Amino acid sequence: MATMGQLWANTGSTLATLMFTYTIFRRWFPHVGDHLEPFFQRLFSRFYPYIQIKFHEYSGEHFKRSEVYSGIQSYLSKDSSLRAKKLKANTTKGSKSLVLSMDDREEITDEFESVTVWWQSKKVRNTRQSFSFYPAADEKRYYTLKFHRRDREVIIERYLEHVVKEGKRIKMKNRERKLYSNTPGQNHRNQTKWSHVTFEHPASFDTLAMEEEKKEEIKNDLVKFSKSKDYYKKIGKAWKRGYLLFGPPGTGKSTMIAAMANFLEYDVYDLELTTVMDNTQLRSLLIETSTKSIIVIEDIDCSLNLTGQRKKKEEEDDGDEKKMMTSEGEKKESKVTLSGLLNFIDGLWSACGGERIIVFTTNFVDKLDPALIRKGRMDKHIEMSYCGFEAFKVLAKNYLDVEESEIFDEIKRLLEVEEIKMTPADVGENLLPKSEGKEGETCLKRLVEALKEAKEEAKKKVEEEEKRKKEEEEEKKRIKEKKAEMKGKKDEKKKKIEENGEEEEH
Ligand SMILES: Nc1ncnc2c1ncn2[C@@H]1O[C@H](COP(=O)(O)OP(=O)(O)OP(=O)(O)O)[C@@H](O)[C@H]1O
Ligand SMILES: [Mg+2]
Repeated sequence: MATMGQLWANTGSTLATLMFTYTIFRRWFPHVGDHLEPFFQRLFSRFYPYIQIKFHEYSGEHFKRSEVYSGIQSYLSKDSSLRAKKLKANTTKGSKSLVLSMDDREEITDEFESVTVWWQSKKVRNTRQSFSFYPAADEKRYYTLKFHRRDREVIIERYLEHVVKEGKRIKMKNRERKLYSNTPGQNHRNQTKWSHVTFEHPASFDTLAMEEEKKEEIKNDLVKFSKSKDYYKKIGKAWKRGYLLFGPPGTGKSTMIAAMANFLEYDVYDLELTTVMDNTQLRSLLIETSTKSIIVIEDIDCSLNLTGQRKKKEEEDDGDEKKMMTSEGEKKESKVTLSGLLNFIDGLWSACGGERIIVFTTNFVDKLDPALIRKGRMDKHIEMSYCGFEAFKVLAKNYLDVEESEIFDEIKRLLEVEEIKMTPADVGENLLPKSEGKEGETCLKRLVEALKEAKEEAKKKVEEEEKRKKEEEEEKKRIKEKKAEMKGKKDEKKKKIEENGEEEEH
């Protein structure tokens, strides 16, 4: 493919002659020159039919790096690393890997819809003397894009959009993902703020112990959501999706969230509602969240009085749960309300762009207010349950690298026929080799023992429960009898008093 340099070589001499003639002509016939300018322009463009667009690194007043420039840089990085001869390697803030870009004055070609374009990276020295905090401020960098004028339409209407979009996608993919959590601030109002660390949870759908079918369903749902920007726009809905994960402790709700974030390459915002003072603070926190993120509210039932009327009584009992810790260690009541949260999910939420997933987790789904979890708010309800045989097989493969064993039959029987309930967390704990080089069989046998013990314990619990219920019923019966006895005595006394009264009257 011809480079821009080669094309120049071909047309260079013709252009030089043209320019020379034009300059001489203008000098000798300045008046005629004005009239002939358009003609020369046309002639010039006949020999040089290329259009050039410049994209500066810094544009505007605030020394803000142009997003288009960095988008182009990311876009070109994938081709540059393969095609350019001179490359620059940078570590960009927030990027998980080295960013390779073409060096100054390098040129690469790109093709789009059978159209060829030429990209060049250039820099010019800043001649103006000015004070700057930036070490490289005396240099201005820019990209130039050249293309044939007959391709103007394709480039302006589609190619540039494609470059920016693709560049953003590559940048997103390369970026270091973050786990944000809200902590009480140090200012007088104790406004809670997001702080972040790098998100490096190793969980994935492959390591998640769950039935394959269920996993596939969730994965499909997530993929469909992430690709539905246009669809959500078409139906006039905010591009967000709510997930409710419920199940006993240790069944993998938090692990599932990490797997979802890794799968979609989203950031995670772990929202601790008890440190949020009121609905206004909640709103500003949520508005600050970025696109392509999962906002998590764990144990929603404990976080707030979100369970509506039905929780009135418990609320009085465990009011402490809703108290928030301020930076001075003093306890204050969090005023975030169910309606505040619902309003945000429904209304304001829609105003702050798209591609956000909100996840609630709870151990007690029955306790939640139906308004909170109705479809449209929490679109998908996922039950995380005790370990089944299929889930066990995933854990055995992860923890022990064992895919088949005679002991599997026994474990299958215990889990499926005997219906022993053990969480994946406990199964994992039993499968974990306790010392270096311990064989898988030993760990599997330990699990069998643990399952049998769990069965005994469950049996004991049932018996104890039955005993407790029986005692409770007997106690109730005793109280009832006693009440009846007392009432009988009272009635008798009353009767006697009445009889005595009557006698006195006579
Ligand atoms: N389904 C699962 N697949 C793989 N590992 C699991 C699964 N469930 C639990 N685990 C393991 O058990 C540990 C605890 O799980 P996790 O924190 O996800 O449970 P949880 O349901 O969020 O519990 P809680 O209700 O107490 O928050 C994890 O570190 C993980 O290793
Ligand atoms: Mg959890």
